[in-house]
Amino acid sequence: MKNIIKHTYHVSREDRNSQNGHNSFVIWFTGLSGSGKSTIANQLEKKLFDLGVKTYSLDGDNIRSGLNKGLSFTEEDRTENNRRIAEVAKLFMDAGLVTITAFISPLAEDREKAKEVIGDEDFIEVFVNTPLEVCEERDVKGLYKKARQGEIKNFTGISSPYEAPVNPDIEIKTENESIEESVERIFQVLKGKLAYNE
Ligand SMILES: Nc1ncnc2c1ncn2[C@@H]1O[C@H](COP(=O)(O)OS(=O)(=O)O)[C@@H](OP(=O)(O)O)[C@H]1O
Ligand SMILES: Nc1ncnc2c1ncn2[C@@H]1O[C@H](COP(=O)(O)OP(=O)(O)O)[C@@H](O)[C@H]1O
Repeated sequence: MKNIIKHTYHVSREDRNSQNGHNSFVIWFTGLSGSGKSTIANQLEKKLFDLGVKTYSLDGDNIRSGLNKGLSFTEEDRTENNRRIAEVAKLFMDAGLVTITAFISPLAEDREKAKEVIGDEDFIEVFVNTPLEVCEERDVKGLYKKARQGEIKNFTGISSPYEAPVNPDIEIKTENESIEESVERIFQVLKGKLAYNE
């Protein structure tokens, strides 16, 4: 970019990973509203934290009510929402943290771009593949009912698309496995990536 010159810092991501004793990367959850993203992401973070891993979670609470306040649920705004999340996740990863994001991120192209920003090697895509009927039956926040009644427009799965990942790193079927089982399965994939070798 014109007239923007990068500063070279003395402390690198490598240095931080070495000091923390583990690698940093991004775990990107995707799935319908009510699929279980936040529930599983939360439990996963707790497990990692208890093991002494430096973590940080990005979710609707700290992003859509802060940094991305004002963005709606049109495709354009979702794209911008996901773009900023990817950039912020990259910063946290550079800060040495295992970064967990839990957003619907419904568009394949937006997830692809997030992967490009973060880097192929450091992007673990977790597809929480809970069928729409189950999410709607759960209706944790009462939003599906409102969407069906036309009170919420552009609602994912009802009046706005969800493009399922074709080749996710991990796929979770919450009707068939418990939260603990899902967390354990994700952890087994992460374990190898966490180990920092001098
Ligand atoms: N129109 C519409 N469509 C989908 N979801 C809606 C909508 N309006 C509000 N909500 C609530 O916002 C949460 C999804 O926000 P995200 O930032 O994850 O969405 S996106 O990635 O930009 O598509 C989502 O939270 P989760 O249920 O945790 O997924 C909903 O509670
Ligand atoms: N196996 C499971 N894994 C994750 N969530 C589950 C499971 N079984 C039932 N649930 C419930 O489904 C709901 C998922 O809600 P939430 O985690 O907020 O989803 P999202 O973040 O995708 O919108 C929670 O009420 C959770 O207790």
